[in-house]
Amino acid sequence: MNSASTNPYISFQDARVEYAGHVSGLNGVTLDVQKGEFVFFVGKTGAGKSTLIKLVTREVRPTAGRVLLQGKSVGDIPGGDIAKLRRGMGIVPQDFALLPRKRVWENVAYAMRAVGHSRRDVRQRVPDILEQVNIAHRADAFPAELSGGEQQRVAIARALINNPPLLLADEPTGNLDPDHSWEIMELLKALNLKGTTVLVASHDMLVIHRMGKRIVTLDHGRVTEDVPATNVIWTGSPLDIPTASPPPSTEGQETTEEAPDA
Ligand SMILES: Nc1ncnc2c1ncn2[C@@H]1O[C@H](COP(=O)(O)OP(=O)(O)OP(=O)(O)O)[C@@H](O)[C@H]1O
Repeated sequence: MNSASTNPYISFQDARVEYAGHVSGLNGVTLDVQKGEFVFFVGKTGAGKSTLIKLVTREVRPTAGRVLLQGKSVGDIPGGDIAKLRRGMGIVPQDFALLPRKRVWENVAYAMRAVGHSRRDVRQRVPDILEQVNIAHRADAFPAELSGGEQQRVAIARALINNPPLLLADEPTGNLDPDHSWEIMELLKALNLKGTTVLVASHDMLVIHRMGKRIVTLDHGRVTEDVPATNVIWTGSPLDIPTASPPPSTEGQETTEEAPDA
C-alpha cells in the first residue's frame, strides 16, 4: 500500500498560500503522498490542515510553489476543468453540507444527478453506496433525524458517488464521541484497503494514534513532523487501548522561506 514510488500520486512542492490581508495559510509545504496511502494531517487550529486539502481540491490555489496530482499542477488546471477534477475525488466537507429537506437517499441521489449520472444509474447505485457506509437502514430519514455519526456517513456516501480513487475529509470526526469517531475511521480504513487514497485533516489524536497510519503534523503552515504508517491494526474498542505516543519522526520535512507571488 504505502510503497515508495518514483511518481508520487500527490506532490506538494514548497506550496505556499497567502490569504487576503497577508494571512499566511501555508508557509512552504513539501511532501509526497503515494497512491493508496492513508495520511492524517494534524495540528492546532489554524495550522493549515484545511488549506492543504483545499489545494488538492482546487478550492485554493498556491500563491507560490506547486501541488501536483498525478504529475499535473492542480493550480494550473483551467477553471472550466475544475468540476472534472473534483469528479475524480470524493470530498467530505467539514460541515457535512447535507440538504436538510431531502432524505438520506435523496441527498446521495441529488449529488449523483448533479454530476450527470442517469436516473437509472442513480436507482442502481444509491442503495449500494448507502450499504457501503452502513446507513441503508436510515435511507428515508431527513438529516435532522440522524445522529452526528450518521450524518457523517451520509456525507461520506455522497463523496463516494463516483467511486473516487482519492478521498479527502476535513475533520470527519469533529463533533463525534469516541465510539462514533472510531466507526467513521474504520469506514475510511475499509475504503483505503480497497485502494482509495485517503487524506484526513483531524484534531482527533486519540483515534489517529490508534489507526497506525502516516501522521503529518503542521504548525503555522509548515510541516514539523512526518511519522510513517506503522499499520498496526487495532481490532478492539478505542476506549480499551493503552495510550501510546506515536513513534518518533523519521521523515521531517524541511521548508524554506521564499517570497510568494500572486
Ligand atoms: N478564506 C480565508 N481567508 C483568510 N484567511 C484564511 C482563510 N482560510 C484560512 N485562513 C487562515 O489560514 C490559516 C490556516 O487555516 P486552515 O483553515 O488551513 O487551518 P486548520 O489547521 O484547518 O484549522 P482548523 O483546525 O481550525 O480547521 C489560519 O490562520 C486561517 O485563519
